[in-house]
Amino acid sequence: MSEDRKVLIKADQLTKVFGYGAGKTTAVNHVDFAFHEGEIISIVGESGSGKTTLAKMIMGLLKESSGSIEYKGAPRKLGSQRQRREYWKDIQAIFQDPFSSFNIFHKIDKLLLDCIKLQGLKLSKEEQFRKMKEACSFVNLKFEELSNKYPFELSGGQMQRLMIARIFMMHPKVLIADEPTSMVDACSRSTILDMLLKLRDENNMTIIFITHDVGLAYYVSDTIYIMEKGHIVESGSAERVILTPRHRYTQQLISDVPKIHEAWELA
Ligand SMILES: Nc1ncnc2c1ncn2[C@@H]1O[C@H](COP(=O)(O)OP(=O)(O)OP(=O)(O)O)[C@@H](O)[C@H]1O
Repeated sequence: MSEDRKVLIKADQLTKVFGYGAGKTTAVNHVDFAFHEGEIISIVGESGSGKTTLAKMIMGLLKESSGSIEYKGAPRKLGSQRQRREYWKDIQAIFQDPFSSFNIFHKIDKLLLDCIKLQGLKLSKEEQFRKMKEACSFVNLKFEELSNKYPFELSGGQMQRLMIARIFMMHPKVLIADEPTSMVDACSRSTILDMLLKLRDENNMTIIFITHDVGLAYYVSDTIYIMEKGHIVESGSAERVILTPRHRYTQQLISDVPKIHEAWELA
């Protein structure tokens, strides 16, 4: 798919080293990638393989030790406050624990209103209300039932959906979703994945999905990158990587989910 789409974000030999001397960890080791507009990419690997570190470098929350990132065809610059603000308008993230992403002392309507403010939109009360309602219905939540509640009054699944509603309102160009389904049951998990697919289809969003679950990656992505000990050991279309894995580590990850082929044939 990716050949006819524009490359949006590209890494060249991206590396992150933590610590010094004997305590040194190379969390991300000379990684190359090219993510396209409207592409869903999964980065798959076991715990400690470097996925979150890579995601944080893409977000611009961690500085690379060496290597570089290009964004929209030019070297990414985050030196000034203005450059960071511009970049973070385009790139948003949702994390494993939705409760950690919200101010728990703010009611749900305030959390949604903040998205409108963040975009600098000057809307009438009616327009704000319509926008918040639309975002909630995108994720099958009823704004009227939630608006007056606090985050702790919602379930984990409702909170995950609310995070996606906020993304829907802010429509960034890139969304990084770090294990966004880890706190929910299987049914809510597929709903959330379907919402991510819908976000891509309706907004041409590039979605970078971080997971240790090859089954989820196969379900949701166009392209898969397999990460082992800081290295990308294999990448390609989801079909190619999962159905004909070439690298020993990919083969091992897939054999740890013995039913993957049967399950997807049934589906
Ligand atoms: N701030 C840090 N300081 C030192 N080492 C770190 C730091 N952050 C991560 N690491 C190390 O870098 C390696 C990669 O960690 P990272 O969190 O990126 O892996 P991961 O694949 O996201 O794991 P998980 O799936 O468990 O979240 C690990 O060995 C980790 O201990």
